[in-house]
Amino acid sequence: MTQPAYKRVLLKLSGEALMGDDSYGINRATIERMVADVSEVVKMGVELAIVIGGGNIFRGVAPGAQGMDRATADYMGMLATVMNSLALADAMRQFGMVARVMSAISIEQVVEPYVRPKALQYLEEGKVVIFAAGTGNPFFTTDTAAALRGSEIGAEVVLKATKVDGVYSADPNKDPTATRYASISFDDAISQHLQVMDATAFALCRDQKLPIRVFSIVKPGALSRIVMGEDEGTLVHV
Ligand SMILES: Nc1ncnc2c1ncn2[C@@H]1O[C@H](COP(=O)(O)OP(=O)(O)O)[C@@H](O)[C@H]1O
Ligand SMILES: O=c1ccn([C@@H]2O[C@H](COP(=O)(O)OP(=O)(O)O)[C@@H](O)[C@H]2O)c(=O)[nH]1
Repeated sequence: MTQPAYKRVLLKLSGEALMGDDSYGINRATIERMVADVSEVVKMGVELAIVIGGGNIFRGVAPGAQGMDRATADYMGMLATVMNSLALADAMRQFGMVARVMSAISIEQVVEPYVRPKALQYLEEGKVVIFAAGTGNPFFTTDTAAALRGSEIGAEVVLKATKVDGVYSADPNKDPTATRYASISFDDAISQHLQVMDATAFALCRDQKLPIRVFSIVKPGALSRIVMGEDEGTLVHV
């Protein structure tokens, strides 16, 4: 049997994609499909950590947060990621997987705090680690949390599962003539202001030489194919 291309990966799941076709919240069928995809990868023996977004529940820069103090709105966004993390961990439990949620902000009655050595231990034990509450700081995003935690745990790649199937020359939802890159350098992605990920996340991954692969969350089997080393989505590299 062919071996997976990676030993340890950091998967960033879009909060917004968890909505499926609903207008907000968590769509049951969508989360179950995600868990099934994730379980395939875990069965291959790949150590998997997950950062999940919160845009399906609350986004600090959304119209609903207008007029609010930005930092307060961002803390609400971080709490939204905690809810998504708990939902994901529970869906994994129902699927027979073992997951641990670790939060960047302390709410110890709800989830355990993020402690790096403990996270590494869980990964070595084959448990899925879900990092909740982003970076724990306002003015950041869960993409940056993925870059940060990915660097901290020594992941070989950050896999960004999102609504689009890769990085395009312009936002494909706004510009139908946009074309998809098979690969692009961090410097080009940053200088062209490609909005698929924020510049902070790109810059951190660039400095740490941590590649990112952007791929579609709705495409069946995409995650497994990537982990097996196949070409899927867009590779952002140094
Ligand atoms: N150059 C681009 N290539 C691909 N997607 C882009 C680009 N520019 C903007 N986007 C938009 O970025 C979105 C993904 O970013 P974001 O909404 O932050 O995702 P997530 O919720 O997965 O973190 C896509 O749905 C797409 O509309
Ligand atoms: O380190 C972080 C991560 C997230 N957030 C807040 O949490 C929201 C939800 O995260 P994000 O927008 O990254 O989620 P996604 O796009 O994946 O749904 C953001 O809008 C921010 O308001 C934050 O303040 N700091």
